[in-house]
Amino acid sequence: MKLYPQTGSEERARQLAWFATQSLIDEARLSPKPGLVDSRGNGAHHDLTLALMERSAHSLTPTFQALALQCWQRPADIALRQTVGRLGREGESQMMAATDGVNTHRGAIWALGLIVSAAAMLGGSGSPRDITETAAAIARLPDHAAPKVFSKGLRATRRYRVPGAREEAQQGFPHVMKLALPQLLRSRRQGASQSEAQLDALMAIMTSLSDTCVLSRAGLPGLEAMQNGARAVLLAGGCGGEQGRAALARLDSQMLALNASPGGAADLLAATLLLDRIAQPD
Ligand SMILES: CC(C)(COP(=O)(O)OP(=O)(O)OC[C@H]1O[C@@H](n2cnc3c(N)ncnc32)[C@H](O)[C@@H]1O)[C@@H](O)C(=O)NCCC(=O)NCCS
Ligand SMILES: Nc1ncnc2c1ncn2[C@@H]1O[C@H](COP(=O)(O)OP(=O)(O)OP(=O)(O)O)[C@@H](O)[C@H]1O
Repeated sequence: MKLYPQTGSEERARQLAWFATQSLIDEARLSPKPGLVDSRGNGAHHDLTLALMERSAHSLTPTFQALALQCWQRPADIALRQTVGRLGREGESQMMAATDGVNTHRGAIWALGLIVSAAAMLGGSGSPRDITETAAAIARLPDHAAPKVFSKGLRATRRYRVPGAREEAQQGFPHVMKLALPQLLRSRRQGASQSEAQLDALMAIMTSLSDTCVLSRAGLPGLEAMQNGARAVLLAGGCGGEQGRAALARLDSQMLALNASPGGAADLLAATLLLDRIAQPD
């Protein structure tokens, strides 16, 4: 069944897509992030640059818009799950074409794609809780058309018996809802600047995520260094203070020495920024 959104929904779909792209760009530019691409440089990555991340983010706007239009006021059912899966995979192809085959945003297409879809299902807005619960309902449905492909993430979740990107979404994005968003709001209330509050939110995610990017590149020692280092930054008062910034610099050096990059945490920060943006009044 094809649904034709009424006027107004098309405008909101365009806006949601723009919000998603902008959240990816904000995440990529935010600095200094440990191990990740930021406006200082490439972090632990040899094949990624900030310009590439930005090109990739822009290439995804049509995907986010198509997701919003197709999901507009529809319930979570198998038909919708298949549409979302197809559009997500088309988005991955567009990203690969824009980056000459470099994986810049695979995990982000998944997380932000589900959130844009869920916001559209709810008529274009909603509380972070309603949106993430709706996103989880789509993520839990089977996508029979999904090809069985090898992925580093899947291998890491099996080898270390930890949840990965799929499970994070199926559980309603607990690292966003229980850690990152509360930290973002708390740091803002305590007078941190916008980027300090966003860095604190990233740290909050990194204290507990089983990030399969880190596990694939640096194993359990890498994951432990990430979680302990992020905890140390927050315990030192967060990125708004001198001690917190010194702890952040130590964590950055450690991640670089281990060749570790918390790509999954970065995706979830972008998801946090998107939910924060959707929740703002127009
Ligand atoms: C579920 C996905 C992410 C694949 O996951 P998998 O772990 O098998 O693959 P892969 O290693 O390629 O990517 C995982 C990416 O997720 C991020 N990530 C890593 N760990 C985590 C974590 N614990 N939590 C959240 N994200 C994480 C990282 O960026 C990583 O690169 C996704 O690509 C997928 O299945 N897409 C199919 C299309 C679809 O259904 N789309 C619908 C929404 S648009
Ligand atoms: N600012 C960022 N810097 C680096 N990675 C990011 C950033 N933001 C998000 N990511 C995520 O991190 C992932 C990249 O991780 P990684 O490089 O480990 O993946 P890979 O290309 O599959 O593996 P490898 O580079 O080890 O061959 C991207 O899919 C993206 O979702």
